[in-house]
Amino acid sequence: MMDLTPFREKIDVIDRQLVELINERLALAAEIGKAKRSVGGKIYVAEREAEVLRKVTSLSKGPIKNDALKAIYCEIMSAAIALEKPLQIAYLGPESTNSHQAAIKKFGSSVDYHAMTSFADIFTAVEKKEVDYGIIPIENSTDGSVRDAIDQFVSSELKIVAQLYMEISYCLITNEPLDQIKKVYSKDQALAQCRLWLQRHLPNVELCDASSTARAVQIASEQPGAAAVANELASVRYGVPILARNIEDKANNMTRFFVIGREPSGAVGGGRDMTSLLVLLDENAALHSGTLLKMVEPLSKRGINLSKIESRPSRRKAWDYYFYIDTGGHIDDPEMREAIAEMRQYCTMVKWLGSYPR
Ligand SMILES: O=C(O)C(=O)C[C@]1(C(=O)O)C=C[C@@H](O)C=C1
Repeated sequence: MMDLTPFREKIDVIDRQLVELINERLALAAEIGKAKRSVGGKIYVAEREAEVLRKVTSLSKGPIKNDALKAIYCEIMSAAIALEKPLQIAYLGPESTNSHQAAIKKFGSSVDYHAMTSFADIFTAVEKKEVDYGIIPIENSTDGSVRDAIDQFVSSELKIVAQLYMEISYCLITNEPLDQIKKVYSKDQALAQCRLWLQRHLPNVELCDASSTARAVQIASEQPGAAAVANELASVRYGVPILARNIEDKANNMTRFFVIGREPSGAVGGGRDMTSLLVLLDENAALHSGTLLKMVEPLSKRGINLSKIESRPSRRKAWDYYFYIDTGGHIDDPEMREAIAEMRQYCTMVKWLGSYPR
């Protein structure tokens, strides 16, 4: 083999420079932190982080992949945040759930994480300032919306401040051989995303709801004949072996998560923002033809892109709905403000849930 020493010597020189530069960068962030603390400014600034990630990926000519570069920068910014203030993040626990993984992907390993038992508890913890931010799954590319999570916005004034997409891959985790499995536990969403695999390989087992994928692995570790559908992190965390990997029905099984907080995010600009709304029509309005069109026309006639619309029972009375809407743009854009003002003429309520980097 050729002599690797000259290459390694050069790498050592570069590493010394990298470490110096990272610490120099962190020292600047610490100064920013001091300035923010003196005026009570936001420590986590989603729009600035989006801008930093966009800049560094556009500067890079490879060979590093953009996702890898972004992951490195998330960790650097996580360390910067930790110098500014120890940030507290709530997620749907227990440890090792997909939400936990998503939280770590977004905020890195230098902040503090708190496992909560329900979406309502996450919202309450942020509202009561027990934590700074919460992270909640909002929709999955195979299974659709996480309705319990969307419903929380009806009675909350918290804002969506950021979003992230994470690929979700599931494993069958159990101490048993396949033919000894009687029950498979998981969160309903995870079972739904693996329905075909389960039907094919375990047609006669009982599918049982668990409060989270990680809780399902705990059950599988204790109960004879039980298996869990969960991620690899949970198998390692609870020491239960993986019997099969990648059992989700569709490859590229992505979940979209929201970061929720008390203060809204500023605009990134350049068409790189999104805005989410919750719209309640007049009672009975949904029964009149043209009402739905009127609701979205103020957006479409201003060229505001509508990427998602979902109806949910309003719980005011039977067959009455509210609509969850995702649009392009930021609340500070004049067209968005005008569109919302116009929508309010036709709708009982148009609630702004937040504007955040795309
Ligand atoms: O620019 C800021 O406001 C910072 O605090 C610095 C910094 C960074 O490291 O680049 C860190 C945390 C924020 O979420 C955004 C950016």
